[in-house]
Amino acid sequence: MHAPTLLTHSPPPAAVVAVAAWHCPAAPPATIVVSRRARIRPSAAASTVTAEAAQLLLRESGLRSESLPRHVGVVIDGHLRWARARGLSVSEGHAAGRPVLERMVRLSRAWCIPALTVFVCSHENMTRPKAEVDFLLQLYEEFIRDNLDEFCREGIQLHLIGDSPGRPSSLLSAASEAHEATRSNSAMVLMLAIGYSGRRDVLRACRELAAEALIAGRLGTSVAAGGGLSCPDLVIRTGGEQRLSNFLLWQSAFAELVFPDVMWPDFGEDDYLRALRTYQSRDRRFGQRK
Ligand SMILES: CC(C)=CCC/C(C)=C/CC/C(C)=C/COP(=O)(O)OP(=O)(O)O
Repeated sequence: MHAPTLLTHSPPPAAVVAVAAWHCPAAPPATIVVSRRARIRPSAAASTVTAEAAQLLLRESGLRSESLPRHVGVVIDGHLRWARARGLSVSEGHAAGRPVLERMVRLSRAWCIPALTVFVCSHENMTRPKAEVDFLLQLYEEFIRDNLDEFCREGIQLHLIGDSPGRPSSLLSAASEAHEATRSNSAMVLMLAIGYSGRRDVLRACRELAAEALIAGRLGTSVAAGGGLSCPDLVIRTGGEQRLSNFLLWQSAFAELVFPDVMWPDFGEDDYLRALRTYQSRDRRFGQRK
């Protein structure tokens, strides 16, 4: 995997737009398109996404910074159907999903969305054929290791949630090392739910605490992020199904749900933007009268 680098926006020269992008040192890309209208060129200097840069990108994307979701959850569904439709293997389907997630992380960071929780694999998914499970877990172990430098540079704090037995120790160590290395980062939280079950999360929290009022503070997303992570405002599920499938049950109680009709490997910037615009068009009432 290529090492990450940061790119600087130009023009306008006054606005420093820094976005993360993969960069092969041997053959640096001439231009990276993060925003269709923003021309991004590589810079040797490492920098982070500035508030000014984010404002510019958001304006160009027609998003309002003051009402962006503070936490996005995403169920990355549809790899298998995507692969079948192309005569590809299951592994090829999963592999095609990884760069899509990397792009979503970068876009979220560039747009200053403070938290992204990704349902990579459920507790139930762990009973799928061993070769498939092994491949997927290895893929996301590499995702963590390969992206660690970028997470550090971009101020992204990484967490792993889930408690399925059978997750390999190499994945757990990669996640724990990445967590240690990024724990003081504060620009964005990236939470990977691997071997995660919403019900097991609630049960564990209940076991740990008898008092219901304290449950929210004991759930995986909250515990892993030191209690500071809000519930997701927006949950996106690709792949055509319209359900949560045991993802963040408690935390999604008032989340806006969006179901783009695409398989995860086809999920692009436009789909993410559409989901965010849909979110911004929703009337959130939290059970209150208008
Ligand atoms: C080999 C392996 C571990 C595969 C993981 C599959 C995968 C990439 C899932 C990502 C999205 C996800 C957790 C969907 C859960 O729905 P669901 O489709 O499991 O639930 P449903 O049956 O309710 O739709």
